[in-house]
Amino acid sequence: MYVNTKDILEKASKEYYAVPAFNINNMEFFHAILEGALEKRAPLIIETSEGAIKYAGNGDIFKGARYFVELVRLFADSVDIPIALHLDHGKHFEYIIAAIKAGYSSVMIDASEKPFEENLKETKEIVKIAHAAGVSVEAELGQLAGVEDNVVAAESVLVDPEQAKIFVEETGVDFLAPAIGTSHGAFKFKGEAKLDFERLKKVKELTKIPLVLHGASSVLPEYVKMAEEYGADLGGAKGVPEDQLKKCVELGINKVNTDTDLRIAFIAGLRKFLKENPKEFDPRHYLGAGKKLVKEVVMNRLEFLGAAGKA
Ligand SMILES: O=C(COP(=O)(O)O)N(O)CCCOP(=O)(O)O
Ligand SMILES: [Zn+2]
Repeated sequence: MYVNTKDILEKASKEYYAVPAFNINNMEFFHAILEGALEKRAPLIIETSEGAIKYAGNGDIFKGARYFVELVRLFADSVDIPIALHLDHGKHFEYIIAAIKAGYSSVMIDASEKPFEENLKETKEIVKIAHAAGVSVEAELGQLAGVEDNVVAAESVLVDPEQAKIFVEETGVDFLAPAIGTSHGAFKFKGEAKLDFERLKKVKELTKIPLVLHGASSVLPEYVKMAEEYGADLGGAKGVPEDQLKKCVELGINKVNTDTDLRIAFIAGLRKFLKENPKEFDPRHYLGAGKKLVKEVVMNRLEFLGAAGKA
């Protein structure tokens, strides 16, 4: 059933587990993720960035938002696991409003690159509009570094827990993404991975709301190796070690944004299939090979974060 993201996250926050939020840009990733969540009997958060909406709508924002709502609801309304659709990194007013109007369960207003007062003001405005439409809201404090299509930031700025308390109280935001040292994409750390657990612990204590970890992919070595075996160049790829991810969940992270791990799994499956099946040109077959590995990663992550069986 199609639900509000807040319902999924409040349960996770109470019981100290986390629900992965899987990014999609097309139908194949959605099907792979849905199959994995159904097999694991887990709640499901599907999210799309502004880049994904532009891609799906072929440049038309509202068509792109409607495409994802129709695709997700078509299946969500006929299965018995809770499924939410979330706008990831809403940086532009027109995408946020289009997502609310199209029927998204929740939206992220990402004004984290702006000064605190401006971020607070913009978030407060979006919360007012979104809540009036029954849509929950995520915001970000501090900044992640790293590069993904449209989500680029020069370097990370860690969250100030005292500011987080004021921010949550003043804006009424439903869930918060504190920057604690992760970054988007496959190349998260030059040296050792280090996340600021103390800071995370304080944010949870002071805000008491569900928290979100962006840039949370682990960049799983077995899939990186497979992709490289069949021609990918992913030298230096490094993600969030799974023991550190586990610690983040213990300290109160409840939504774990996962995009890069799915992308690497897909390209590994696709590259392997194309190499081994030179005569094949049916997209349902070669895209199906990518889908299969995405589903594998989805099921493992749902199990690992404690969301399996929580539907
Ligand atoms: O936090 C994450 C993903 O983190 P990951 O890279 O560690 O999977 N996200 O919000 C996904 C951002 C995707 O943006 P775009 O579609 O513009 O490339
Ligand atoms: Zn993110």
